Amino acid sequence: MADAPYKLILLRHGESEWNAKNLFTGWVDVNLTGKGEEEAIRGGELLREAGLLPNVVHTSLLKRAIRSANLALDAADRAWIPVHRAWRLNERHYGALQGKDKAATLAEFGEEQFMTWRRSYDTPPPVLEDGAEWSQSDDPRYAHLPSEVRPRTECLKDVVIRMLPYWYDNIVPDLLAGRVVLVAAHGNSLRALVKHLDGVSDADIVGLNIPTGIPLLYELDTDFQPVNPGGTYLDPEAAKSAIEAVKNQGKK
Ligand SMILES: O=C(O)[C@@H](CO)OP(=O)(O)O
Repeated sequence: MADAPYKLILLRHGESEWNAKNLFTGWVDVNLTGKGEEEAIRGGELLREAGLLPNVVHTSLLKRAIRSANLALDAADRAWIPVHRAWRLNERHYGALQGKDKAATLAEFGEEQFMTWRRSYDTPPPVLEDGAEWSQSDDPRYAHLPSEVRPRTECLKDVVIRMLPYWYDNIVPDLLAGRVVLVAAHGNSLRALVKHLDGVSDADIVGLNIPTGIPLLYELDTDFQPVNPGGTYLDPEAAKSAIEAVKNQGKK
């Protein structure tokens, strides 16, 4: 196997209250469910069992990722490591779909439009106007962001564009310093990172889904190319069925 000096672990937060209710979430700051807390703890136990002990953690500004990181690190006895939080790791802003029921949206707009909004690479949902219900326009955690940088909707391409500066400026330096890095984030911000790491095409990323709470290990060579393309889920069996469940959301 090629030399792989860098270890990067991706962890999507555990099930959130709005995952359980089947609502589009995006930047709405919903909490974990009890099941989600258990998933995060299990994620930490998987890290410990695999001897993968992070030296630093990067999360978003959303509590479902922050709390998942804390629970997982507690379970791995690594609650003490440095943490960095960044809006650039936030979930994709879901625009005017935030707060809407996925099944009702599918029924109202049909499969093609629904999947275009959910998974197309470059078509964002309609804009969520400032001040609307579920808008983050008055949220103090984004007060430092100039208006033109603050998303009101995003497609995955927009997420790649806003996430990559954080990858190069903040995560890569930690890897270069020899740290095992945990990134605790979201379904779509992690899809953006996986797209970059694996060089997934715009067409193929449509079919890629990331399950909640199961650590995904990337071993990277000196050019930051994965020697295990696609990464390695620490619980591959659980990942398989959980990926199907994410894929089929809305269809019930
Ligand atoms: O609602 C959301 O923000 C995301 C993640 O839960 O959903 P989806 O998988 O439909 O992009």
